[in-house]
Amino acid sequence: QKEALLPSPPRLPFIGNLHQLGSIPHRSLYKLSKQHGPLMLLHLGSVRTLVVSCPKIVEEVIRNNDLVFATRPMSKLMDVLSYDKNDIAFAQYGESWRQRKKIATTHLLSSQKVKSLSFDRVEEVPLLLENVVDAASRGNGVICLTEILNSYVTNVITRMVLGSWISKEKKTILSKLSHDSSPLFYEVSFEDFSPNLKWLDVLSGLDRKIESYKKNWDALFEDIIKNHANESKEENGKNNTYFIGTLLDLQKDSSLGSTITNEHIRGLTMDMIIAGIDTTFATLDWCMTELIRNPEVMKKVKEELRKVAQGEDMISEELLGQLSYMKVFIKEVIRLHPPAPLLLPRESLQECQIQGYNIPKKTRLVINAWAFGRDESYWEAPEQFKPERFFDSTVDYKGKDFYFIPFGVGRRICPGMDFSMAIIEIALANLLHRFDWNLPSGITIEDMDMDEGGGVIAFRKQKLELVPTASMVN
Ligand code: HEM
Repeated sequence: QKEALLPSPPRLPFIGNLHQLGSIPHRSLYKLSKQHGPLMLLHLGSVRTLVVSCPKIVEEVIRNNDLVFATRPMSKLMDVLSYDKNDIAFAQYGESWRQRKKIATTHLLSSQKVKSLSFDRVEEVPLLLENVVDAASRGNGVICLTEILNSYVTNVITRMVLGSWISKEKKTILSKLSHDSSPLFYEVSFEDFSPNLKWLDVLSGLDRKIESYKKNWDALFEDIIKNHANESKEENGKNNTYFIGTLLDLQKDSSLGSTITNEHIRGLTMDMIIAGIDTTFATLDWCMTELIRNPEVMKKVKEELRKVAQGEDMISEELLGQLSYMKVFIKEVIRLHPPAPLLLPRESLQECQIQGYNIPKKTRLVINAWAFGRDESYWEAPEQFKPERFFDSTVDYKGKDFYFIPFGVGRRICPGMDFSMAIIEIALANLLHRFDWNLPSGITIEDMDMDEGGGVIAFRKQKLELVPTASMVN
């Protein structure tokens, strides 16, 4: 049995290697992999966890054992996040999951659907720009761009998922619930190690936290589904373009070949919010941060915009296709700052082999995609911010190039790529076209802290405060 020989850092009794995750797990695991190799076995409490830090091994796993690792681990927390296994992102693999993923990819997140929601994105952009101007006039010229980007992304995504009738208060709750889910993900549940230890979860307050999280979602959805039928009627006959409307229509469609329950609708819409808002917002925030840190890159993005806009005040969605430098810039941002640096965990459904080691059933798999973006065997000078590296290169994040997988890979790959890129590109193009951006006086690029906060989504820890000035558009 070669399995016993899998490289594994020394562990402590009971907690195993948990203490080695640190406050920023992808960075800690990266360091550990330098000592113990690209395939390590960790014990997170009693959970056997394989950590992969090298693209070649992921390629082997996906080519030979994608199906074996197609499920997500279940736990008390996953139960809540998956809406009792009724969603896509956190639910276990099986026929029902496959049908839901198919519904999402064909009816909610397809490129055709993304296009059909253009109006709703474009309407939010002037609001974003107004918010910038408003905040600058209130704050002596300095704005917290992070907060403005957060509310833009929350507005667009809740609008596309639930409809534009959703009130500001509800949007705020949705955004908060979405943020709360990220740190919840790394909470340690003792009951998952052993049912006898449930009392520790009560003591630590975890049970209360989970209960209140679940209650808040339940109450919100109850309200949203109840009011959807009444309030959304007032709209211009296009309710069914919003995800919840599409899903309610599909529920009545007998030709669909699968049943959509109310729980599925809740699970799916909750996913779009949890999986969509924070990832998209974190990416936009990193984009603006890297532009400030790299004035040469900022100059090139703006030059391209000026050429493409030809004196127009706003960049329309039709023009986005011509922004080839901006597109490679975004790729470079997510190479260095993948918003979900460890993707989402998978678990083996049966015994299999990786690199000649026997891997038992129910082993968790964690892929450190953050480490891949820094791998010198694949990227020249990986620490340098250089969008040009993607020129004349076919490397893309669609899951074919194993060393660049910010959206994951294989059966569990993210279905929301086009959806999020459309939101990011239109905002970025207009923010840069309309304003020049500088750090507040007295702050320099060296003062910018590039560390991530903890949690499953890697936000930049420090909020981005900037001074916008109107750009000479013509
Ligand atoms: C920059 C934006 C985004 C990034 C970087 C991102 C990244 C990811 C990653 C890494 C995974 C896990 C993949 C794996 O396990 O291999 C994932 C899954 C998922 N994402 Fe995204 N995502 C983004 C935006 C979105 C958006 C906007 C939506 C929907 C509105 C979405 C919906 C989902 C869903 C439903 C899953 C679960 C897929 C499954 O388990 O089969 N994502 N995403």
